[in-house]
Amino acid sequence: MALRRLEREGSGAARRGVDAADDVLDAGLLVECLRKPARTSNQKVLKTSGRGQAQGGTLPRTRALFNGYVFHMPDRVDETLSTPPPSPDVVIVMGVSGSGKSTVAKGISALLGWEFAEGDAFHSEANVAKMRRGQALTDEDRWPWLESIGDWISTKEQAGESAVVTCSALRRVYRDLLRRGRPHVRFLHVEAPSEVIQDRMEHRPGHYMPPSLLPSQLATLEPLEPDEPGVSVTNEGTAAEVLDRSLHALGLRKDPIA
Ligand SMILES: Nc1ncnc2c1ncn2[C@@H]1O[C@H](COP(=O)(O)OP(=O)(O)O)[C@@H](O)[C@H]1O
Ligand SMILES: O=C(O)[C@H](O)[C@@H](O)[C@H](O)[C@H](O)COP(=O)(O)O
Repeated sequence: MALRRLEREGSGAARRGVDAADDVLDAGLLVECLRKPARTSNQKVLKTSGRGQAQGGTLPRTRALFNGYVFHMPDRVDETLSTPPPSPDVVIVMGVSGSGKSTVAKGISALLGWEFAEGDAFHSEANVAKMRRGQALTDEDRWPWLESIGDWISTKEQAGESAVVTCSALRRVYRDLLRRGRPHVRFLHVEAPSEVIQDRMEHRPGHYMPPSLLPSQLATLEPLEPDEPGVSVTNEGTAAEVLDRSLHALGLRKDPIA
């Protein structure tokens, strides 16, 4: 649906028929945001590259335009945030493969200037080869991967830098490992109906993860429990809408939804 909307708007991404997270994000944000004039300018932001590593740069209008846009959408957020965000703030964007983690995380990084890491990049070659073959990972496959992501988070916490990282973090024990000794970590669970995820995985170009692994991902998923720090959002609507919803759920965007 996002692409149909982009086609109407004549987006370059849609014209090329590209459905990569970057393109949906960039085009979706800009198309949506261009409908409302910017209120501010010259805000320093970071631009994410293809594999998601943050690169310094000034994109004065992206953040300003986003900030200036008022969305009209139902509020589907589980509002559990009662205290100000921690500082530094480390958000792990979790959820099954194809749920939209990377798209949301890159948006958070671009808008807030936080460093972004793609959890997939921490997998061993053996893990990637296994998933590519259509075999689900086991706990044993995942422990070293989770430790690597945890190490990356520790460097951010120790430097006092806020950051956002994707990691499916499907089970409670995985999340407990990620949080242990890392007091600034909290989770953003991105959820979507399985048929929506299936469709997006089938049309996502250039990714090793086969849609056939979605059922095992869903079977392994243990949603956030009440005593875990985090919020859940629904990945419905455009990438820009989901990003806006996520920022609100995390308490990172204070201005009201009109
Ligand atoms: N809100 C959205 N609308 C349309 N397509 C989306 C949306 N969010 C993500 N996508 C697309 O769905 C696919 C999966 O999203 P991605 O962010 O890669 O998920 P994950 O990181 O959880 O595997 C990608 O092709 C992405 O461009
Ligand atoms: O624990 C796992 O089984 C994997 O980490 C898996 O959850 C992850 O989702 C894949 O690496 C695919 O990557 P995407 O989540 O980016 O599709």
